[in-house]
Amino acid sequence: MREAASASAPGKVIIVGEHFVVRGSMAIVTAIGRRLRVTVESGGDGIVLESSMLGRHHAPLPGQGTAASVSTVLEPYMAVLRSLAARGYSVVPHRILVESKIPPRAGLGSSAASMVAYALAYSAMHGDPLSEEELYSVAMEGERIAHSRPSGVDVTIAVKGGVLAYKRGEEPVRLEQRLAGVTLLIADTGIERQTRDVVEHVLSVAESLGEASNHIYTAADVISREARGAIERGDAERLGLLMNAAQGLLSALGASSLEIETLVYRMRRAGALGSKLTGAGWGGCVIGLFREEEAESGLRSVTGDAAQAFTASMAEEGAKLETL
Ligand SMILES: Nc1ncnc2c1ncn2[C@@H]1O[C@H](COP(=O)(O)OP(=O)(O)OP(=O)(O)O)[C@@H](O)[C@H]1O
Ligand SMILES: C[C@@](O)(CCO)CC(=O)[O-]
Ligand SMILES: [Mg+2]
Repeated sequence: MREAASASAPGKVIIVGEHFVVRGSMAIVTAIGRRLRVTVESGGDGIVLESSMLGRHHAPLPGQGTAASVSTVLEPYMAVLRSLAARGYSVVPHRILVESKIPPRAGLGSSAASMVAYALAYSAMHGDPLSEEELYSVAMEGERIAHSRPSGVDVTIAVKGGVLAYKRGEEPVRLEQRLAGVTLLIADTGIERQTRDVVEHVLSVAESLGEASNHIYTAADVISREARGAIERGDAERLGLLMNAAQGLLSALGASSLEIETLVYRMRRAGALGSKLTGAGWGGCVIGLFREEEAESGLRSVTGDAAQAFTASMAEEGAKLETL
């Protein structure tokens, strides 16, 4: 076993399909050029997590202390560790060092990226890095703690990277990204929320709507299928129109908020081809698809309302081992 190992995974933006993907509709998702890196070092007392964004957390090794002594931040990591132990990886005292460029609780997949990077680094420290399929299964154990009924889209994109058409329970399809002369703008409302809370709310609204929600989910699936075609044809105008329609459906199911709608309309007024929330909603991030020549005005349009705003590259590579 090595003293330490390091791995990273990308954040993500769901272009269309969030929430609907939980109940089997298609989602279109891209990895973005913001990464989270985990370095695992053997030794020490129990498990110590040190995160530049979430602080320092300690827990005894699984089975050595009381369950009550595990913080909510460490819980997903313990679930991943139990899954690794079940696959024959020995559980040893270790430190988990997390450096991240992905704002947490913001819809950019920080939970999935951290679970994937941790599982890959820990397995590599034992000299036997997980395969893509194993990495997905192990990281999902942590995602099940962070989300409620996770569809798997966040973990899949963190593992595989690129731009994917994703449907629960099916092999994801890697898309050729032919959009040219456009930029993805991301604006963070600065309002943190737990994905699991929003997922449960949206599912309850859908249930309350009854038959109407069936049509909403069907429309969402059609939008995702058409968005896939638009990306593969490089039709940015069509993609923007579909993003706007998707935002309306998400709002109908209770995923939006005043802060989100403010950023959505600021972007549209600044020339966005399309704008919508990304991830769970209720806060978190809003994305806008801009022609490159209008991206600057887009950035300016949200400065007063966003906690932070930045452009992001698409089709970033997936999880990978890093040199120490
Ligand atoms: N920067 C980080 N450092 C350490 N652990 C992290 C970090 N970001 C996420 N995690 C792990 O993932 C868990 C869930 O993170 P977070 O609350 O951001 O997920 P989320 O609600 O699914 O939001 P998101 O849409 O960003 O995935 C955290 O409790 C922690 O265990
Ligand atoms: C809201 C959701 O669709 C995406 C969260 O990034 C939840 C999930 O698919 O697990
Ligand atoms: Mg998450």
